[in-house]
Amino acid sequence: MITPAGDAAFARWLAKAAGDALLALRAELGFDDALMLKNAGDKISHELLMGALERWRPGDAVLSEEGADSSARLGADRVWIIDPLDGTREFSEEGRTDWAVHVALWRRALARPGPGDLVAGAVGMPARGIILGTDAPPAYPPLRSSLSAPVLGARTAPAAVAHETLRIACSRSRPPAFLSALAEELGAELVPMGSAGVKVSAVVTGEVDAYVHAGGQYEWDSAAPVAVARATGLHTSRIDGSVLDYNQPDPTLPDLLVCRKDLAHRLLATISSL
Ligand SMILES: Nc1ncnc2c1ncn2[C@@H]1O[C@H](COP(=O)(O)O)[C@@H](OP(=O)(O)O)[C@H]1O
Ligand SMILES: [Mg+2]
Repeated sequence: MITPAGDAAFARWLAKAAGDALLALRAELGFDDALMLKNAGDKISHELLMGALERWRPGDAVLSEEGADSSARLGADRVWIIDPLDGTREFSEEGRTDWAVHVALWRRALARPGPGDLVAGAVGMPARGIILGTDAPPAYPPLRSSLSAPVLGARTAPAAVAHETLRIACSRSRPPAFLSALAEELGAELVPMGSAGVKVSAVVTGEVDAYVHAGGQYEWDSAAPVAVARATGLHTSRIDGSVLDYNQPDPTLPDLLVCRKDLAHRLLATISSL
């Protein structure tokens, strides 16, 4: 077996391999027993990714949703942050394609002591046949200028565009309590969908303008999607505007905002005003 040499291409390769295994599992088990399918999906994807990382990146640490956490990662220079199956619930529902495989790499800053950061990532959406990765960053989503904050002193009205209403992706099952108020304040439409990776990908492709989450999540839920969003040039932050930090002692990372850069100020200001 030949694997790509570079980390970003390797992340894509891992997401593809795990995604293929998950599709085969869905075909084999069917959807009659959702709990069994979810558990089996988490397990086979985690084991496949762990096996490949142990074999091809033996010196690296791993933080996985499905594995025991180890403090060794806090002293490591390279940590893979993986969510073997994000949107587990949707994976177990027949016909749904909003679930994903997340593979990200965090690396310590070369100049010690310095913070580390995400340096590679891939978000596979196997049921859609799509993998977004930092090895080939997607193009920046199309600007919808009438949605941007007005430019002071602008002489001309923004050009007319197809979609006038701001579209915000949110969790299907656990949307943050303040989202309805946010949508009302902005005159925005909420677009529920499964998986953090799928929601960030929807911002990347321009299907929605933003993804807002709060109330709970972990580093593995957002690491790979955020790596891809950053490589594309999008805004990524906590909902108070602060930086999303990864490979922290406590892997809880309960909220995030991913959106086009021209919308970030308006969204952050509105969230903080609620
Ligand atoms: N309030 C919360 N607390 C903990 N995790 C949450 C959460 N809301 C969403 N998540 C996690 O974020 C991921 C995306 O959620 P959603 O599809 O609802 O937007 C899911 O990951 P998993 O499917 O890997 O468990 C889900 O468990
Ligand atoms: Mg997840």
